[in-house]
Amino acid sequence: MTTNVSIIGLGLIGGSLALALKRNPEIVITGFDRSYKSADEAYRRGIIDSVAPSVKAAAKEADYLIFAVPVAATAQLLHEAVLWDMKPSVIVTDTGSTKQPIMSAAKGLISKGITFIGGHPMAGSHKSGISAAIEHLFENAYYVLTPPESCPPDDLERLTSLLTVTQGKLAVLDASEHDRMTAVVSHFPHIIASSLVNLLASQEQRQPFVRRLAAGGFRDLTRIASADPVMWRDITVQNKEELIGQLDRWLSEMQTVREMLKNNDPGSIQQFFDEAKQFRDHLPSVTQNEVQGALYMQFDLHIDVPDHPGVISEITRILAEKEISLTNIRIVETRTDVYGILVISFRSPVERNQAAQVLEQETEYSMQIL
Ligand SMILES: NC(=O)C1=CN([C@@H]2O[C@H](COP(=O)(O)OP(=O)(O)OC[C@H]3O[C@@H](n4cnc5c(N)ncnc54)[C@H](O)[C@@H]3O)[C@@H](O)[C@H]2O)C=CC1
Ligand SMILES: O=C(O)C(=O)Cc1ccc(O)cc1
Repeated sequence: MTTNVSIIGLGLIGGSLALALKRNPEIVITGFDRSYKSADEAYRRGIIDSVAPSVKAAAKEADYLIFAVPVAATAQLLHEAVLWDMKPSVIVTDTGSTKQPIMSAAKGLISKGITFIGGHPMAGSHKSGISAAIEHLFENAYYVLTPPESCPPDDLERLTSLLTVTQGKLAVLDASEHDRMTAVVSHFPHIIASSLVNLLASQEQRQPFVRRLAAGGFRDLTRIASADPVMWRDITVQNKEELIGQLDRWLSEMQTVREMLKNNDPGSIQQFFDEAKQFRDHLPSVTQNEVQGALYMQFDLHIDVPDHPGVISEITRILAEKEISLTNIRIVETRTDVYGILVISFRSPVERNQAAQVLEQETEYSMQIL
């Protein structure tokens, strides 16, 4: 027996979901993207089984219809879907980073008797597009579902069971609770990351050298500012009330920091850093076999390398030959003429472990997974 899954939007998330769902041999995936190039690449790479000629055609045959497009487009398509011809038993879901506006946009569809269950796989990257899609993206990450009150329990069970192959940790949440929490851990940090980068850009006009000093901590803190601006524009617009609340709390926190600096009391400055460190150090950690509650996931491999320029190209060449993609590469410590520590980040523990294995076979360097 085959199950038809149609995915609208074949980018990072739609493509990764298709790859994960194909672990189930009974699933046949139809894809549609408004960019023919993306749909064609998804088909040629075997990520989807066929390309639908239109969004309506994709919806018509679907047992499960998944929207993996930016959240404003999802809301628009959900409004239009009221007029589409679909199987009465279809389950419609999405992958959007906001949930309340999406649940509101689905009201028309729900009142027509079609099941809609909001979804948000809380794993991703600052990269976008089908070329960044990977099968393991959702493993061990929370995958939030926001069913409406009227949702038949059997349908929630059916969707949960479909998504089990992603190996995500499925969790049911209320849509407004979801939006409040993601504002804190994801959407607001994105605004801060982008403002830090904009601050650097304006400083650069006065001190052109400053960009060269933007290493380590600045890069770690601002990686997400490289994500797609259209996707983040839509998320910000849809979650603006929560974001304004967060911004008010942040401004008041910054005011406290300002007072602290003016008072010039080393004790309270240390306490400020100490409280943050204690809390940060006790956040659920990412370990080799288990990821608990990690929203921004990165899996690092630390390699002791001699401090000469050819090393990075040697390592990236070996990984490229094995088609293992990395998300970040940096030297965290260099002591001239001794060893530096090269930190390479991967999107999943599986890729990180594969990388460690090939590099152990093909180089003499010692490495650790921390
Ligand atoms: N990027 C991330 O890390 C995560 C993103 N999400 C959510 O998943 C959704 C998709 O995000 P990504 O895959 O990262 O974006 P993406 O930019 O990689 O892919 C989106 C795809 O949708 C297509 N598209 C846009 N409008 C369309 C329309 N009206 N009809 C058909 N196709 C259309 C684009 O051509 C593109 O191929 C967004 O709602 C985002 O909020 C959720 C979790 C993580
Ligand atoms: O780690 C990153 O780059 C992310 O920011 C991932 C991400 C982006 C959007 C989401 O809704 C959930 C996760």
